[in-house]
Amino acid sequence: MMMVEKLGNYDRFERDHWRNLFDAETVPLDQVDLDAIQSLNDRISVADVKEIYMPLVHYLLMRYDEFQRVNDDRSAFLKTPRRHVPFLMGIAGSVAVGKSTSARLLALLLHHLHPELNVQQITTDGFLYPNSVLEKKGLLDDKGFPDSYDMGKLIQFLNDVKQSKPKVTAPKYSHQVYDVIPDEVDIVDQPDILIVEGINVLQLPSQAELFVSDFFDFSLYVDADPKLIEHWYLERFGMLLDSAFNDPTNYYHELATSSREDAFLYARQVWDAVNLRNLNEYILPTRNRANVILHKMQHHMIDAVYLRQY
Ligand SMILES: Nc1ncnc2c1ncn2[C@@H]1O[C@H](COP(=O)(O)OP(=O)(O)OP(=O)(O)O)[C@@H](O)[C@H]1O
Ligand SMILES: CC(C)(CO)[C@@H](O)C(=O)NCCC(=O)O
Repeated sequence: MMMVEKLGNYDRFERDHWRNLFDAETVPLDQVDLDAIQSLNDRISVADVKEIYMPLVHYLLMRYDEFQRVNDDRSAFLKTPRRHVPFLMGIAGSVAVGKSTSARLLALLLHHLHPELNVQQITTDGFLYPNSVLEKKGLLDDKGFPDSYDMGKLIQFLNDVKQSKPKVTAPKYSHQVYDVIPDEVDIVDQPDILIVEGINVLQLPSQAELFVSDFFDFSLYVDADPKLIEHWYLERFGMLLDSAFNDPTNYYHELATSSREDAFLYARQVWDAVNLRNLNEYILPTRNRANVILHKMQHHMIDAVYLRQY
């Protein structure tokens, strides 16, 4: 047991240390459950689930219990009936670093451990302005940058969820269409825990009175070397390209039918000009606001977990 390295206000725990913080023998999941989680994405290793995510979920549940106690104390002090207040967890990090995969895995594990809890998940992608609006604002090449999101709408959504309003709707984004889908919504209905995943969940827009991050009770940043993230971005681009080949309505259809070399040249340019720039200018600067940082290496293997000291 040792603290290997300190980075600013974080303690860094090597994987071997972190995995021993929670006794895997007491994990109420059998191999079948783990296989079900694994089949979500054939590259998520069972070892990662046991050694990284199980201790993480238990740490998260400790924070959740603490949150319930604070709310109990508050209503006892005010002599008012106890309200149902959803616990919000934010997951931040670069485009293509694996935020939605982590969110899905955490939601599943929480469901397995506590089936009585209503755990839901959402991405902030749907709060991007539609392409038509981005075009008018001259922001088509800045998709994902702070100004490309309707932050007012996102804050209203988070506020409604936090107030435990029933059936709160969120707009939906499609990577295939490369735009917000006008007639489809996601519904968040009085969750006990809501996992909100997006590149902007820890950002502080300059003129806002309320920040998106004000709504989060717990936050996670998924971190990796930008060169690795670029590789994952290009891998995912390859998959999008394959699925676009026979679908003329797909944004990538034209690219899919041109030469693969040209398509990847284009994707590399988009990575450099848009997503890497966004990472360096707007996403990475929010990393040190997260409660926990997961650090990934090749093949999405997590080698270290950072915990904010205060
Ligand atoms: N733990 C993991 N093991 C293996 N592959 C993973 C893992 N996490 C993510 N990936 C892969 O990396 C790519 C990016 O992951 P994902 O779509 O979850 O990223 P994201 O951060 O949510 O991206 P975006 O912000 O663009 O929506 C996907 O191709 C996904 O399959
Ligand atoms: C939708 C976002 C902004 C975030 O998930 C991202 O996946 C994206 O589309 N970025 C714009 C540049 C690109 O096409 O990758």
